[in-house]
Amino acid sequence: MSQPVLHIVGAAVGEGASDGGCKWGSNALKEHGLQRALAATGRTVTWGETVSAQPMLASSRLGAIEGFSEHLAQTVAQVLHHRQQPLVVGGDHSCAVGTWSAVAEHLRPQGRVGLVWIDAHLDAHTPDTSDTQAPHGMPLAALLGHGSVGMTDLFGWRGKLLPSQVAIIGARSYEPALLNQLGVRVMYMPEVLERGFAACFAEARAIASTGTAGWGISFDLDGLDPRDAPGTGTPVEQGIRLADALQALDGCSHDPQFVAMELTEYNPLRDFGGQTARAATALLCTVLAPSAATLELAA
Ligand SMILES: NC(=[NH2+])NCCC[C@H](N)C(=O)O
Repeated sequence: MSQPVLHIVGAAVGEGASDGGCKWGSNALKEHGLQRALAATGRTVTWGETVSAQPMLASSRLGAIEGFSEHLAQTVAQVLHHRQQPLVVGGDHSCAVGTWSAVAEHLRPQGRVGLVWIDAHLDAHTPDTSDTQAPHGMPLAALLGHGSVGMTDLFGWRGKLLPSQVAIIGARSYEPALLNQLGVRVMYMPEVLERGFAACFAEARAIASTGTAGWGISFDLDGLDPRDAPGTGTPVEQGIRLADALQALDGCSHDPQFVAMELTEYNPLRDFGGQTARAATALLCTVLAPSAATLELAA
């Protein structure tokens, strides 16, 4: 069966982070040729709206992210409504609230969405626990139902993700309190180094796809080692190697239950020579390339 049209939504948001450079990430990846590279794999790819955060229309940073989340969620909901597969390209990681709230709302009549969250950070702060008050440190908490109402209650309900259907890989800079309390499976970097990324990803995928109506990946580029991806908003040493990620993620979207993909925290202002843009493009092509069967049919 052929795969759906892949529809890219740019998430031009950097206001969620202390360094706002990720606001320019989606446009930089567009200029770098992301759509062309994805189309070259054989997918039909369209690039629709780029949703921008509007700090001038908000009275606070959190307010700007709440307004942005609402706008992004409506945009992603439309993509799903048209039976296309959304690829959200950030943007700082606060965009996850809009992306996965829309996916959860869309799947709600059939069941839940499960999520593999690849990241150096846990992004599970609430305004009550965050030292930085940076909303990009809060999206996972919000999706699990904790935090500011403007982030937790999109579409009028909260708890877009269930703790037992989320797994995090690559964490190495963290605040474990909330996720420990909720029982979310976190594979910290020492475990990834010991077992290998492929084994960790297989476990995470099983967590996200078992008993759910669909699953997806939220890939924060800072989950990668800065030697492979230096151009990110908040880099942390000793991460996942790009080659390991490429190998393990190959072809995940062939699974009919794979519903959406998100790539975040690309900061072109720190990406001298485009190394990180190439890494991001390779990752997305690897995950989203059509199945061998589709290629054969097209030949
Ligand atoms: N998605 C990210 N890069 N998050 C970084 C969060 C950094 C830090 N834990 C904070 O809350 O401010």
